[in-house]
Amino acid sequence: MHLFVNDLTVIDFSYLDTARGIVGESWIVDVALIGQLNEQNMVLDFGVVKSQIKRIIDDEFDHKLHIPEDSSALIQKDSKDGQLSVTFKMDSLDLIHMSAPDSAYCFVQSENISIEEVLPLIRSTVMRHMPENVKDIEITLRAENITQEYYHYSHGLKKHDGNCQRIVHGHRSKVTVFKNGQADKDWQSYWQKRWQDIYLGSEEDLNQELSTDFCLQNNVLADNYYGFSYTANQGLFELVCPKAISDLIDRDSTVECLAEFMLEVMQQQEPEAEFKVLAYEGVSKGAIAYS
Ligand SMILES: Nc1nc2c(c(=O)[nH]1)N=C([C@H](O)[C@H](O)COP(=O)(O)OP(=O)(O)OP(=O)(O)O)CN2
Repeated sequence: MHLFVNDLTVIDFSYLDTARGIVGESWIVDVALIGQLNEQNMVLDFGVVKSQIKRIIDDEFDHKLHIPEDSSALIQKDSKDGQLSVTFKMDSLDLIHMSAPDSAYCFVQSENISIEEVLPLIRSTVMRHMPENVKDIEITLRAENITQEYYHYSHGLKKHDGNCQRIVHGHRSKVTVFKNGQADKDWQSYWQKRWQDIYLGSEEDLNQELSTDFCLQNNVLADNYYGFSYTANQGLFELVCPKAISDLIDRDSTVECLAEFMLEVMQQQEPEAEFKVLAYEGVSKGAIAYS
């Protein structure tokens, strides 16, 4: 017997890629359980599937930075007292450095991060928690089918009391702009290009000492890097990343703030026009700002 639950959850996360740098991604998760009926005449109560399996996936994979552990680009990994730091070298030779509590990472034994590489790890992690009558589990990961402009961004929300405080987690997000009541492809393309594989850092979190020290130690040009740091209730989060893959904004990066930021940028360029922007944060949720 197969039991299925589609759209069980969305994994919103980021991963390191030698060509793209820090990639924000959102994968929709469908599951199917294969097994015999239990004493309730169920393979597994839908309630348990939706809470327990979702929780396992959320705990182990969601809102984390996924790192391809077998990649030669991972040039440093050190752990001390629950704080882990990594340095990753991009094809461009630019470096990405993060230091954060252990829980902010997911290490995958592969040379790169893709659905094909992460899927077996999710499957085996969930399977370990299944009751005996569940003999197998099929998991499908899929990106949302988007037929318009979208971007991949990564960020951290230091004021969030949950996992969104992690300094590098991200989303693959649609963007819709209306100018004077009409969908405006030009502005949508502008945002798609500007925020393709971008780290959105807040000016308030800039830490120049962090980037200067890191750049000195690694013999790279400090002018080319931003350092961001903050302490939230899970601990200390630090990121040094190339300016070339970052966009600095003058506010937090909640989706409400991003929608307002986009509106202000467009309004400055075209003060006479009326704008409405629908900024998504991952799949099926977001914020709308309008003039
Ligand atoms: N009003 C807002 N709420 C939240 C924002 C935001 O910008 N505005 N942002 C976040 C986080 O960035 C987070 O990444 C969003 O995560 P989400 O997937 O919604 O959170 P959960 O994992 O808790 O939800 P699931 O249904 O389990 O996926 C949070 N809130």
